[in-house]
Amino acid sequence: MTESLHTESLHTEVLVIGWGKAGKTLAGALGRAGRSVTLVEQSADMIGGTCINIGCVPTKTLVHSAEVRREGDDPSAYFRSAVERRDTLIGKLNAANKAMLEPVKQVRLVVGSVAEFTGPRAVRVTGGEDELEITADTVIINTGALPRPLDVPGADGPRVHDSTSIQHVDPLPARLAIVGGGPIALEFASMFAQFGSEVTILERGERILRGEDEDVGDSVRAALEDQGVRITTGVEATALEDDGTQVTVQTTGEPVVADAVLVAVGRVPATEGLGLAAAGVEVGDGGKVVVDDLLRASAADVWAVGDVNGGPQQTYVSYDDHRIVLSQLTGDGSRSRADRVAVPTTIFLTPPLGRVGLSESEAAEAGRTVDVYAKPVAKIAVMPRPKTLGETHGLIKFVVDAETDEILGAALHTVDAQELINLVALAMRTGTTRQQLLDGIWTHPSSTEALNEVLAPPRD
Ligand SMILES: Cc1cc2nc3c(=O)[nH]c(=O)nc-3n(C[C@H](O)[C@H](O)[C@H](O)COP(=O)(O)OP(=O)(O)OC[C@H]3O[C@@H](n4cnc5c(N)ncnc54)[C@H](O)[C@@H]3O)c2cc1C
Ligand SMILES: NC(=O)c1ccc[n+]([C@@H]2O[C@H](COP(=O)([O-])OP(=O)(O)OC[C@H]3O[C@@H](n4cnc5c(N)ncnc54)[C@H](O)[C@@H]3O)[C@@H](O)[C@H]2O)c1
Repeated sequence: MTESLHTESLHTEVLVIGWGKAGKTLAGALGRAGRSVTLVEQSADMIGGTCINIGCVPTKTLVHSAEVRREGDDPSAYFRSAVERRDTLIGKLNAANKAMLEPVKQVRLVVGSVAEFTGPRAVRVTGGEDELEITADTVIINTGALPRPLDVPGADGPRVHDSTSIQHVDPLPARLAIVGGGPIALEFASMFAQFGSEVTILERGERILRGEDEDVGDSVRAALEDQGVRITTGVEATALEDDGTQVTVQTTGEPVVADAVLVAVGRVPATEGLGLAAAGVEVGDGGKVVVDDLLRASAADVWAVGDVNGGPQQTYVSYDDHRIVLSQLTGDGSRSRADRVAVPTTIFLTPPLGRVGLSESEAAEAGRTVDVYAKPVAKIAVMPRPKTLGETHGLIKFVVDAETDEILGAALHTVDAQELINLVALAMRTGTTRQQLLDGIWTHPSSTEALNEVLAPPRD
């Protein structure tokens, strides 16, 4: 049921703050198990959380639209129709998320409010004039993360966006400057370049994708540059000056003039204003709720799940967080984040970059003796799939334990990487060797076939 805030106080067995991936999954599971659950979400627009409303799903919908744009399509009109398509899908997913929990009678939904702790396991929820005091036996904090603001003059200007507002920028900016060079910056850069914007990335580090091997970063850089993206590294934005028609990004290097600016310099755990001190919950670096490997906060019977506990900031990590807490609340408590092995990631560029395990440089730093197997996608003869799609940028790279022949890590910058990386992660978890992947029988034409060639020992 959806609760309006007329009630003045209530007690619930489980209070979930934030409708994120872990929180909603826990609310449903615990409600179905017979616990009384109250789920508080501050905004009706965010029912279902970041991923479906403003994060993964809307951005990947836009990425797809950008990828299939035809040469002759008018960029502005096409972008508007892509945004409409995005909004239609997201509206449906938002409604579906609400509908998913509404039939669970044990779950009380409180929407349109902001929750703040008033004491241990006690919160005050305010929505307009109304107030609701909630006490709980168990509290699960799942408030997510928010864009890190850029601390320079002019950052609140009318042409300056974060990853949420840029999805509705109107009109399509002819020139887009992006401050940052992480996953969000690169995904929007690739997307907007394909929508027809002239994109400039301004990254303060010496390289984009700072954690990756140089050859992997270079592969991504080359693909972006072929899309027309200008990448400037080693520069910091110092001011954003709006003259009423355009914005100039002053930097420690050359200034960049643009019609819109996207700030993508990280996301910080959403704990400000939660009053966690009143709850005895310790907050650590960058505002994250400090948790142990069972995701327990410093106060008794309080857990923190998802981005708010410091991440990694991935929807599926938040989903796995829910399993860890559920196993303590309804099971044998045996799950722990310390047991996670080979958790893959994908940055949805064109083509995407899938990553798992150690990079070559991390393996070297760890003193591992490794063999490296790598090949540019365009040169992998047994894998025609990229050619059939007309997208042959990229590099496939594996780091292999020289003694055991086990896969220690992989970087797949290629079409279908978002799928193939999961197979590699499973191989790592199960101890499948390089030789076994090399000898595998894979469908044709598929991206998996690359394993038949890239993992072969070099010919003399
Ligand atoms: C642009 C973008 C693209 C992304 N792409 C991907 C991707 O492709 N793949 C991927 O795995 N991850 C991606 N991510 C990251 C992913 O979205 C997050 O890691 C994930 O959604 C985090 O979920 P969560 O469970 O921490 O909570 P969230 O889904 O963030 O939910 C938190 C909820 O709490 C609510 N809330 C906050 N404070 C309060 C309060 N005081 N009272 C009540 N409610 C409150 C918020 O409104 C929100 O609905 C992306 C993120 C962004 C921004
Ligand atoms: N596909 C995915 O899985 C996906 C997609 C998007 C976001 N995410 C998640 O969201 C999180 C946040 O992403 P993000 O890209 O915003 O953050 P990030 O922290 O990963 O990258 C931020 C980048 O901005 C640079 N930077 C910081 N301050 C700067 C400044 N003043 N000037 C210029 N550059 C500056 C940093 O050097 C860094 O390269 C990621 O960690 C990721 O987990 C995941």
